[in-house]
Amino acid sequence: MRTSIATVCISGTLEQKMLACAKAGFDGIEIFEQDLTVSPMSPEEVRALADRLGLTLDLFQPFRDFEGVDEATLRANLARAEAKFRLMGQLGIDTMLLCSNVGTATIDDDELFASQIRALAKLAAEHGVKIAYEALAWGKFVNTYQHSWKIVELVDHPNVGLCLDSFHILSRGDDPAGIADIPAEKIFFVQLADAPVLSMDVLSWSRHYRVFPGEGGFELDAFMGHLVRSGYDGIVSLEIFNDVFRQSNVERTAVDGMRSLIWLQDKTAAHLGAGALDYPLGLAALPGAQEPSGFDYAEIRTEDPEIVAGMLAQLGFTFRGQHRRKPVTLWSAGEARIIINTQRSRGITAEVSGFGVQVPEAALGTRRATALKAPAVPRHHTVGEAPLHGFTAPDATEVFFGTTADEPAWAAEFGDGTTPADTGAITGIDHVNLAQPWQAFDESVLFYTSTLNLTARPGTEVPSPMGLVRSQVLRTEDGAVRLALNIVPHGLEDSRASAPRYPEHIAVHTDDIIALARRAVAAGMEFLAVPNNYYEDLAARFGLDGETLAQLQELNLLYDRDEHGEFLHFYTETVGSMFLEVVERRGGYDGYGAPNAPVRLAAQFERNRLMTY
Ligand SMILES: O=C(O)c1ccc(O)c(O)c1
Ligand SMILES: [Mg+2]
Repeated sequence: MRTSIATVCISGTLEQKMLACAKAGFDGIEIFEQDLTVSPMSPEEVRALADRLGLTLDLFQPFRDFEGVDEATLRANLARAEAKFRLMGQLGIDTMLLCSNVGTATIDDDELFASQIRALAKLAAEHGVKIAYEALAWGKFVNTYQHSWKIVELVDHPNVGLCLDSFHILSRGDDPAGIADIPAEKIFFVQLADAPVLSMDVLSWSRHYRVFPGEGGFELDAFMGHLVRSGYDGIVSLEIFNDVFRQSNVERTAVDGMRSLIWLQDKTAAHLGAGALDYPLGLAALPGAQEPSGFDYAEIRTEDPEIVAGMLAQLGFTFRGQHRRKPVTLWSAGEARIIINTQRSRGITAEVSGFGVQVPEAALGTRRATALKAPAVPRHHTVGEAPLHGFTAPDATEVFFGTTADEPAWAAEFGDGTTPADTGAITGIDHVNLAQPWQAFDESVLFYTSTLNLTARPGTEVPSPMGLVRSQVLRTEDGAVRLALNIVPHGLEDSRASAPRYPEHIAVHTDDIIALARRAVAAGMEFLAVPNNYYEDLAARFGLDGETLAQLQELNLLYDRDEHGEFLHFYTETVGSMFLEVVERRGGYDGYGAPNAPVRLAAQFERNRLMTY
């Protein structure tokens, strides 16, 4: 599949954008006119640079407010178009995007729209230009792809076809199934955008909140499926208007975009099933997706291993010993394995530095991640040691694939290699919670879902003293692997040594949190203190009996309940930027105690003074 991206998606000058798109691996770009207008490069220089970079210039856009106008306006519009056709000749671009009229149209008449666009087509043909007509979702008279297709049929000119933009179609809730029936040769261009599901006016939604495929709530694999079935074999481009992307690192955003198209091709192939790769579009499939069966381990990096070790011991973890060769130790409890790593830890009090997931074939997991442009983590292993397969996520977390097993092979490299009797309290790792800088949140959602084959659940927002914390869970269907991403509010994202990193945590589950909490307290552990007001509210909301309530309060336990079951949990104190959570899920409770998150964030804020304005 030939890939392209509109220059409007990313930050920087036109030259920086072109360099970044080429480096990320796009075949071509759409020139957004504004980017050219403000550029010191002449059209010929842009063309030469594109040639040098191996980029095709696929589309010139947008040309606005053309059809449905009176005679005098039409003449002016044709003159305006001709100037752009000449410019396109200098650039060497053969396709222009025509947006349906949103402003100047005064006459609602399909025949008139068609005859005026036919006049444009004749002029375009003289300049060797093709027109791709796009229905903007807020077009004055033409605002659905079905309507724009009707106009294109009426125009009936070889130089006029459609531009299909997933945002305009899906934002309105239109059924994209009809795309499969449009003759492929009349689809001149395809633009893709995803978006979070929001209820707001469609123009503001489009101009500010578009995201790359896989980062929002649209079913783009189904959309692509219809396109594939039409027989389309042209360019598939990204057109994302997003306030954050336009102020983020240009190269990184370009890679994020490229990853989204790699991922979407694979998703579409899976959606279509057998024969998907034989269609003319030429979808590229990735090395096989594997459902992780559980966490292999979680890793804490620290220059002060004693503090972390103390916490683990208080929670009932067993010390399994030091690695034969590396300054790392292994602690385990049930299926939960935590590695304390002191390598490269200078200046790091404690942080969640990585985790592993188990898949049937670890090497295949890495191959897929590499194809998704995840940078590999170099890890030496010597004879007799298990090979390690890993990559670094955009947030610098190191992620490794292990092979599905009760006890991973690498665990034998610690201590005397034996598996001690289990204390029985903790059963496994429940979830890992990672903080994401505000400008990298969408990128991380796509990165982790695509590389680990997780599903993104709808996001939530949690109020905290530092701001509204956006949160999203990525997980396997069965919940064996759950990753929670929390956005780091503005002002906290920088990692200056003097500023604490925003806290991240590892949550483990148990079948008896009351007993575990009592033992931990007896062992000297202090939990994050929960205010009295919380328990008053709990009593009011759930009608808990006095004894249960007193027990929760005594142990600083948090509580939630829904139609499926109950959830009890507590948090340790924060060390550096890391803390631990213990959870007990009763019945079919499948959430994370979201109503309690503001209590936790406020308590940590009180305790740690994360930020002072
Ligand atoms: O928001 C706009 O005006 C606009 C312009 C060009 C496009 O291709 C589009 O989808 C939207
Ligand atoms: Mg568009």
